[in-house]
Amino acid sequence: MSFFCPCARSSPPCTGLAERSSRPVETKGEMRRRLRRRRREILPSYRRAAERRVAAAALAWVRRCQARRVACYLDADGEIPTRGVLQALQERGTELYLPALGRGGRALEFRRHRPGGPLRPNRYGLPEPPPSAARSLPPGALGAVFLPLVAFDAEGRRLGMGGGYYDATFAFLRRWPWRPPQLVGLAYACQQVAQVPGAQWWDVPLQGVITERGCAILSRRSR
Ligand SMILES: Nc1nc2c(c(=O)[nH]1)N(C=O)[C@@H](CNc1ccc(C(=O)N[C@@H](CCC(=O)O)C(=O)O)cc1)CN2
Ligand SMILES: Nc1ncnc2c1ncn2[C@@H]1O[C@H](COP(=O)(O)OP(=O)(O)OP(=O)(O)O)[C@@H](O)[C@H]1O
Repeated sequence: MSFFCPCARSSPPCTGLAERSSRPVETKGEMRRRLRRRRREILPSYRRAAERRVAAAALAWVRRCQARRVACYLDADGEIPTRGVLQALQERGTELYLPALGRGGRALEFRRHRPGGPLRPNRYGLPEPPPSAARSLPPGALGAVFLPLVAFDAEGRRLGMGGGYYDATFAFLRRWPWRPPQLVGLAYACQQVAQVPGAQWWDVPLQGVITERGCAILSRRSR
């Protein structure tokens, strides 16, 4: 796979490497817009190669932490494709769960997913298993969760789409960081930034981020 810039038209050109802090200070909103655009501009051939690499690394992660119940997400908006991850885990016999917006509040529900199982669009138009069709599991019963993200940094900080869903769902890990599940972001290498701006008390750090280049961050807990 080429290690040249995966972004077709990004300006300034994307090096695919973590940015240095020389970039002017951005707000969360500005960084979100810029990196969502960059994500969408990645070429299809690069996406396919990245999908295969990320699937292999995600499978290796799940084997290492021996998680039997794993949550992932269905990619949208230029996110790194997750079909390969879901297929690899399915073949291993892992119980798979997908996030769904709960009825009240921000906490996500994790509903059992099987290939070809029913999906309905949520309020953002993202497909999720309907409540009637799938068993859901409390977040603490999962062994590992693969999360979508817009940007990440080497400290394991994550910038998401801005709903605060994952931070609210895994708020208990701020108090008990050694408890399951392990939180692992999936992203393109070019989504790494020098620093995610605007750290907040509710942020829950990631143990790792898997990119097409390997593990970009790895906390002591997950080694
Ligand atoms: N694929 C995927 N699934 C996911 C997430 C995600 O980031 N990616 N989420 C991660 O938490 C949750 C959904 N969170 C989301 C938060 C904001 C928007 C969004 O598109 N907001 C619009 C404007 C809002 C609106 O239409 O009302 C936008 O930013 O333009 C989408 C999903 C659960 N499922
Ligand atoms: N544990 C929490 N308790 C209360 N509010 C929270 C909590 N976590 C997040 N929020 C709220 O969610 C909002 C969005 O948070 P943030 O900008 O960090 O989202 P995000 O992590 O980018 O989004 P997502 O996880 O959905 O991808 C914040 O303004 C905050 O009010």
